[in-house]
Amino acid sequence: MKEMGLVVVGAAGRMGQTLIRVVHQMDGARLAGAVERSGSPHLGKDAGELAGIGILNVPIVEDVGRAFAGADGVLDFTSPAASVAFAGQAAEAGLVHVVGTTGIQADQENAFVEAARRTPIVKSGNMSLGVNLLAVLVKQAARALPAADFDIEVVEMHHRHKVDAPSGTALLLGKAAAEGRGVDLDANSVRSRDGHTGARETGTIGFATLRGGSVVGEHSVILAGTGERITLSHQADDRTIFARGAVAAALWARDKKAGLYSMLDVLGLAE
Ligand SMILES: NC(=O)C1=CN([C@@H]2O[C@H](COP(=O)(O)OP(=O)(O)OC[C@H]3O[C@@H](n4cnc5c(N)ncnc54)[C@H](OP(=O)(O)O)[C@@H]3O)[C@@H](O)[C@H]2O)C=CC1
Ligand SMILES: O=C(O)C1=N[C@H](C(=O)O)C[C@H](O)C1
Repeated sequence: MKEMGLVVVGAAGRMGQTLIRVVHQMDGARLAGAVERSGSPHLGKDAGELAGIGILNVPIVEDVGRAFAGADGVLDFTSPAASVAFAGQAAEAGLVHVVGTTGIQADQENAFVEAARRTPIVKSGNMSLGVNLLAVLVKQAARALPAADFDIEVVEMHHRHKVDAPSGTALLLGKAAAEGRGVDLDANSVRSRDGHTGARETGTIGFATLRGGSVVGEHSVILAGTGERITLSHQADDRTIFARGAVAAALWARDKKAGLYSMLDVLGLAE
């Protein structure tokens, strides 16, 4: 099959540059375009040169229409507002849209549902194999351990530049725990604690957020009972794991019908 032409949007970002390197390395994919926002100091630069792999003759442009023309898919790790706009543009152009952006609010989700009527979208707060396997294990553990006896807390740490909290992964893991228990996460989560909070409410799923340094991403789900505690953890050492997952998702989605898919679908881990 012909190589899949992929456009990296947010090309100058931490994930954007990692994606450019990974697309260039992986079989079955080629870099078809690179987009940055209007006013970016990186416009006009060569995407490969910016990502440290030498000239690829792919300039970073702000004209989305020009970048999407002739491409097959879009890799999008940008911001919530940008991803909402890219969803409409990718659907219009009939491109597979892989969305890794986190911090997307409930009232923005419908844009992806609508766009997914027209094109395949793979959207996940974490594109790595390890975290998606962890989510399956968390769901199993939460299903097996009674909520009356085991308290669930999700702890995450990321680099000092991260702008959203809790992380998309923490929410994904919290959702897996809630599904295991058969409850709604939003109705049962405690997103922060401060001051005289009172004793822990049975059945809630708590979140704790740490930020600092260059940490790529660390997540633990703690199931704390009386006299024993289970901790399920994942540590990301390198952003390449997310980028490889995103490219694999695009290749997987290429021949799928329009719809909103997750990495669990891509990895064959969905129940
Ligand atoms: N799902 C997953 O596996 C992973 C998800 N993420 C998520 O990906 C997102 C990006 O993370 P990261 O790379 O660290 O962040 P960065 O801030 O380094 O990169 C984001 C890039 O997107 C650019 N951008 C913003 N708006 C637009 C726009 N309208 N058009 C084109 N480009 C735009 C930014 O430009 P500028 O700086 O000029 O605003 C920046 O270059 C975050 O939401 C993060 O949580 C990260 C890693 C893994
Ligand atoms: O912003 C990041 O860096 C990351 N964001 C994602 C998240 O919010 O979970 C995935 C990964 O942990 C890195």
